[in-house]
Amino acid sequence: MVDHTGSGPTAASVDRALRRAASGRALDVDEAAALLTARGDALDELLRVAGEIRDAGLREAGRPGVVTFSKKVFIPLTRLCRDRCHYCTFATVPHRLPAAFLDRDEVLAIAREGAAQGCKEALFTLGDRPEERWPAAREWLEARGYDSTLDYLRACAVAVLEETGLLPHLNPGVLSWSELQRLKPVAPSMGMMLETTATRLWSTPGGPHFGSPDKEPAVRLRVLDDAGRVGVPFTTGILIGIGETHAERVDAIFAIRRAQRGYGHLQEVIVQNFRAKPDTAMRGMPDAELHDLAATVAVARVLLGPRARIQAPPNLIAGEYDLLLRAGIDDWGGVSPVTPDHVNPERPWPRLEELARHTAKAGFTLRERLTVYPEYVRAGDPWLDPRVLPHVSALADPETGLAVEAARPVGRPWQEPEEVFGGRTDLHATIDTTGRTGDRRGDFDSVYGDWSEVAAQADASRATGSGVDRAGAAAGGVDRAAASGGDAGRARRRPGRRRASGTRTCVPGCGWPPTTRRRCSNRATPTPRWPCSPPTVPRWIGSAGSPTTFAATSSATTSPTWSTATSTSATSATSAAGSARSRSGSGTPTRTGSPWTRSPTGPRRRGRPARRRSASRAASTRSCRSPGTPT
Ligand SMILES: O=c1nc2n(C[C@H](O)[C@H](O)[C@H](O)CO)c3cc(O)ccc3cc-2c(=O)[nH]1
Ligand SMILES: C[C@H]1O[C@@H](n2cnc3c(N)ncnc32)[C@H](O)[C@@H]1O
Ligand code: MET
Ligand code: SF4
Repeated sequence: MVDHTGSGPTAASVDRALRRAASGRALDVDEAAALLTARGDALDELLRVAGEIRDAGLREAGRPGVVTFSKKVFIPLTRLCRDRCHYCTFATVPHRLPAAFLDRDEVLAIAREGAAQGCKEALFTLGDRPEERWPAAREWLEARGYDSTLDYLRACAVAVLEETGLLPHLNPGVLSWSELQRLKPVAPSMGMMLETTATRLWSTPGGPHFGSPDKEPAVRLRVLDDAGRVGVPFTTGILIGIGETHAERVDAIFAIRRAQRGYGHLQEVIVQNFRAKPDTAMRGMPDAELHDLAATVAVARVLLGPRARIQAPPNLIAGEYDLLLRAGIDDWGGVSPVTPDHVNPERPWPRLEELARHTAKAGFTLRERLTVYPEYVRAGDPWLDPRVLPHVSALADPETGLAVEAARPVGRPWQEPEEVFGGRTDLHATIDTTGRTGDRRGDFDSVYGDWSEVAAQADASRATGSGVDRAGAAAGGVDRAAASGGDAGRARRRPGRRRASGTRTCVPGCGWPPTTRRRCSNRATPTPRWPCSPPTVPRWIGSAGSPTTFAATSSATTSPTWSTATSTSATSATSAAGSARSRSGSGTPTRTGSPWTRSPTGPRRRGRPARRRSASRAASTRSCRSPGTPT
């Protein structure tokens, strides 16, 4: 185990972990935590290894040596929040604000100014569900006919698309499955920082997340999974230096890797360093140290592999561009020539010329990307809803998926789906005739995620005999079982899982999978509109979401050539996960459930009425779901 006595890992254990990382071996929690302490020559070596993995990934992605950023405006839709994160100065109280929310015209004015200056992203960052704490927020929304902050956010995103053509990136905190569904058509990407998986930092009085219901790690981990199931290109990340141990930090990276392997939707991982602010409870805590940040970026790179896109915000790094580039980032995130970083307003963005210069000095080319990463742009369906696709296509280079830098966004119509009572009327043809020409969909092997990951999880939970233990599995301790993919909760939502557990049925009793393509027949179901099919588990096929396992070539023991094409030797797999996989033979569970050709999201739901109901956080547990969904 990681030493918590204060003495820390020994130099020998750091060297050993470094050698394993350099030769492409799997790292466990202890080894990764040891690497976080690397300094001096050991840190240099860690950065070298991480840098090589990043470089291999960029080569494979077809953009060798390219580091990206997104030209954006920051729209702080509301600074009221029901949470109380003790490092945050973004959240404030109503009497310090001119109004509870920016109104639509203010939002559009910011977006228009951005469009005029060549920005292509509108980053909506806001407090979580302020109406649940602040009467001022409730009244503001009520007076304008909105049910919730998220309803208003959706309306503003539509306005930005229609009036300016900027692409919304939504960062409103915790979202339920149905809220993700409802927001997907209005934004090509969304995000939520995982922050940490250390539950004690949330449950202990005085902890940075004490009093913040939306910062419970189990809740945030569920959001990561739900975003995957809905097929949202999603940004997440960790906030370092808020009191977590090294082992806890590594645990969070493993949790991110688990979600990514399952769904392939994590388009980028931000490693953000805590900055102490006056007037916060954490003002006395030291800022996260930059070598600690660099070591964390490098460890994230080693664990997440070459296909991960890793970002460090360039305004929080005190000019250490070279250090962070050496550590293995490939993205600088959103940078704005127009608006401040409202989360860290005392830290101005570097000018773009300066960012390009520093990036070039380190040997890289700076290129603009869109808020949604190139791999998802190029894939289109099922990641991008057809209603937002024209806005994305107008700004994207179809070859690279990156931004066309010279393109200037212009507003274009955004179409609400028509109310079609009675649901789809073409099912007799599209499903009963056409859809049943094969026993399963053509991309079955990849589209629902990484089956070997499912097998590992099924094995792990069979071995422990565990039921759905959301808190245990999701928040995870720092034990190897958690790090190796023991997220039983998610496994139970996967189609293959039904075979493993055998006994579970659809929550409202509609008998999934036999009714896979029909509506839930159970009238008592609160949300009977959804087909009783397993929730979408779209997956980046063969690229962003493929298993991030890779191997060193035998000819290069000290300087391996990283290959993203293999899935055998597993630097990014823990040894426990590896053994779980091998226990399951082929690694792919047998699956014989009904074939389904449709999913409830995006393109496949065209024509279906959008759900108007404002969903509560628990909504995802109420819909008609696949068996064993944790409630
Ligand atoms: O300017 C910022 N952008 C933040 N971004 C946006 C980010 O820098 C990029 O704009 C997005 O990754 C899209 O390109 C976030 C996005 C998320 O989804 C989750 C958290 C953050 C946090 C910040 C932040 O603190 N400051
Ligand atoms: C938008 C994101 O900004 C980060 N965030 C919030 N406050 C701070 C701070 N003091 N220092 C660094 N990052 C912070 C959190 O990770 C949040 O999710
Ligand atoms: N409140 C949200 C969260 O913490 C959005 C960013 S913080 C300003 O996730
Ligand atoms: S970090 Fe986000 S959730 Fe926490 S208080 Fe600030 S705005 Fe609210």
